[in-house]
Amino acid sequence: MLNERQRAIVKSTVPLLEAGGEALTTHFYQLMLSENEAVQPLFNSVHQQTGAQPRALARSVLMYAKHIDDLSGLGDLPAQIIHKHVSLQVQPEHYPIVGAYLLRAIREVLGAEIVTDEVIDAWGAAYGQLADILISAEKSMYADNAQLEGGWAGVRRFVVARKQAETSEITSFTLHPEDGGKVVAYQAGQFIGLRLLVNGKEQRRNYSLSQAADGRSLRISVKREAQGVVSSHLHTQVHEGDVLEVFAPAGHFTLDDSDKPLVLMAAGVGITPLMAMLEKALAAQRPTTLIHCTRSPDLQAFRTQLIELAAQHSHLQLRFSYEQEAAPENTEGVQVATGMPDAALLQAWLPVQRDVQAYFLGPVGFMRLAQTVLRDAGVPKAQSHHEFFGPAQALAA
Ligand SMILES: NC(=O)C1=CN([C@@H]2O[C@H](COP(=O)(O)OP(=O)(O)OC[C@H]3O[C@@H](n4cnc5c(N)ncnc54)[C@H](O)[C@@H]3O)[C@@H](O)[C@H]2O)C=CC1
Repeated sequence: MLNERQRAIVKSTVPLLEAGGEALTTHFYQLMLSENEAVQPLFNSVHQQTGAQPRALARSVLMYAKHIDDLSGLGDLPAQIIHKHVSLQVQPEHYPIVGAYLLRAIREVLGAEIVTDEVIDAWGAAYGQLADILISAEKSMYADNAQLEGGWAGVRRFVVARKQAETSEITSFTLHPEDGGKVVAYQAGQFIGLRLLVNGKEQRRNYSLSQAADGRSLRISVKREAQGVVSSHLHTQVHEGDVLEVFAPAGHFTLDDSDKPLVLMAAGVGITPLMAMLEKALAAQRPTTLIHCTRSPDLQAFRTQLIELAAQHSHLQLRFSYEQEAAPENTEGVQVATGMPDAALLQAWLPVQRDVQAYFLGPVGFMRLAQTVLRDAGVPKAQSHHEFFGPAQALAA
């Protein structure tokens, strides 16, 4: 446990973290990923290059220091981290490695004058406390995943039963367990982890499940990213009949079980987990408005399927926006707009009723817009949900 003096020291480093946290975490990742092979597969190199991962960690470290007296102030952050860790199969032995590099980076970046032995000792204790919390929560999630019907621990082998191009950029992979057993009834909105060998190097990634649980299969829908090592590998090297190694579903961006009207707002490939939520909601006869903003109709994944679903379910309202192209003829029952979505458009597309549960996902600019629109429309904060595919970012300015 941290003592009072150690907590005070950690808090006293808040201004330093505010000013130099990103330099610190950038150095931390550079050191750790160049020297330690054991943790390399857990991190996506693109997120290092873009700085997204160091930024996310800097934000987390700063939040932790600020709330060291009362960790409830961290809100959702620990849950986000724990679910991400579980989907990538982070283990207790990874924590001392990360801890040692973090302390080394603190010393090297902030300098020996500021970072006395007492400061290192306080941060060491703070890190130890956090590690204990995460390790114990992750341990119980691993145990739960193993106990659930159709659940599993560690890696389970799945055969690619179907590989289907949704658009020129997004391909779906439907996976069946090689052992022929059941597949856990995961929650709509959750993701799985994949462990792959790409050019002889292990990589781990999570991908949202793009269909509701059916007890037999999993489906992911992957956008091929220009720099994406794993997404390119999946698109070009993985074929029907191949086997993928899968970690059990995790994630807490999940559909609530209320009967409140639902608003699903997606941009681009952000539609993937919302497809699972949509299927679940339709099965429960829940009134649903689904907004999908893409660059053009031919780059819109699940367009045909969505239109078919709307034809079958009168309580589903569809609104599509296309950034680049004039909208195609209004399909029956679907409202369509052209251009970059703005607040006025999204506002007009929300249902009149504001006591809704809203889930939004897309590129960060879209998420900022969606969050603002929902807030200004009076949707309670606790009923407005989002997540990030990669490292979390701040949405509020
Ligand atoms: N929650 C997350 O973490 C997500 C992250 N992404 C990231 O975004 C990247 C691009 O994803 P794509 O599917 O290719 O999306 P995209 O670049 O094709 O954009 C899709 C649509 O989002 C809307 N949009 C984009 N920026 C906007 C802004 N500033 N304001 C309002 N609307 C905006 C536009 O309608 C656009 O057509 C992905 O490669 C991924 O890295 C995408 C989806 C979810």
